[in-house]
Amino acid sequence: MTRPRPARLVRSGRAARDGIPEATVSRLPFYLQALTALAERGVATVSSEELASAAGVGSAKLRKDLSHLGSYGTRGVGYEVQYLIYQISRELGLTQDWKVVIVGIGNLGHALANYGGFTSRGFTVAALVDADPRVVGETVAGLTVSPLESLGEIVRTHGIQIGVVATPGPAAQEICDQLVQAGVTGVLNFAPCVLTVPDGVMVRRVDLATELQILAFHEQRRAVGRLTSEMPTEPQDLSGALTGLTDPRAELRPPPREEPRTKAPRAAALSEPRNTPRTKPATALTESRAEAAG
Ligand SMILES: NC(=O)c1ccc[n+]([C@@H]2O[C@H](COP(=O)([O-])OP(=O)(O)OC[C@H]3O[C@@H](n4cnc5c(N)ncnc54)[C@H](O)[C@@H]3O)[C@@H](O)[C@H]2O)c1
Repeated sequence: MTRPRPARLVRSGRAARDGIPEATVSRLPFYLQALTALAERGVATVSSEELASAAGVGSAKLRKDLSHLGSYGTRGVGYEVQYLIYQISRELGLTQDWKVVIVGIGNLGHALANYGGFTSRGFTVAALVDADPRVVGETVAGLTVSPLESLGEIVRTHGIQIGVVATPGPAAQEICDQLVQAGVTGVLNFAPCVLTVPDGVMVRRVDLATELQILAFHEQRRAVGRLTSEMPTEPQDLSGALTGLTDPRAELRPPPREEPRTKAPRAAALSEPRNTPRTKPATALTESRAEAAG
């Protein structure tokens, strides 16, 4: 029997209606996580400074974010932990249970299906789907993996709102289309590709490699900062201090252009340093920019 569909995932929450900035929405889960940890320790009230520090943001930003929820705390007391948990949960739509289907039950799909943290945060993994007949029928986290052909029916039968794409990249768009056609309004994409969806459907992409690249960027800037702050203040010839092996950026400079060569002897070509560095990061960066633009 087909169950009535619950509320749509996107553009129906109070956040969208009340015009809460996306950046604020993206920080709410961190506040919620910090508040939940405080509640588990029996903490009843928390100051904006404490909460901001636990969530890893500045206290002014936290106060501004929470003001969008109509939550201002009490002077000298702070915020009531349980009430703020309720307010943020309501804002994020977590006071209702969201049903999730994971498509692609390989390494990642197994890990996601077995992760207990979804349920405790209001997300129920209702179904697992894979195209490989060797995987179909397997029991993972108490669920039997269903064949791809039944994806639409599964979404409709369980009233699933969120689809998690954990297939290889080339299959991801087709899976996404099927999910949307069946009525899914939120897609969490782990595949290394950009997905196109119609209006009213939201895609979030998770890419650990991109996160690592951003960390690398900041790490590199810190290293350059350390280097420059360690420089002597006396005027002297600094040429070369930021170049060569001492400069972390040196690793990332394009290799010197090679003069056009006439046929090089094979032995000499083999002894040259390999000209490999830039290709991969450049591709990944382009990809993440395309995502940001989209
Ligand atoms: N975003 C991240 O940080 C991150 C991290 C790890 C992996 N990944 C990506 O997640 C995806 C899965 O990685 P993995 O290591 O689990 O791969 P995997 O090969 O172990 O699993 C992929 C699964 O998808 C299934 N599949 C293939 N085509 C399908 C289709 N059309 N419909 C349904 N199922 C299909 C396969 O049968 C297999 O079970 C890859 O795209 C990978 O690049 C992303």
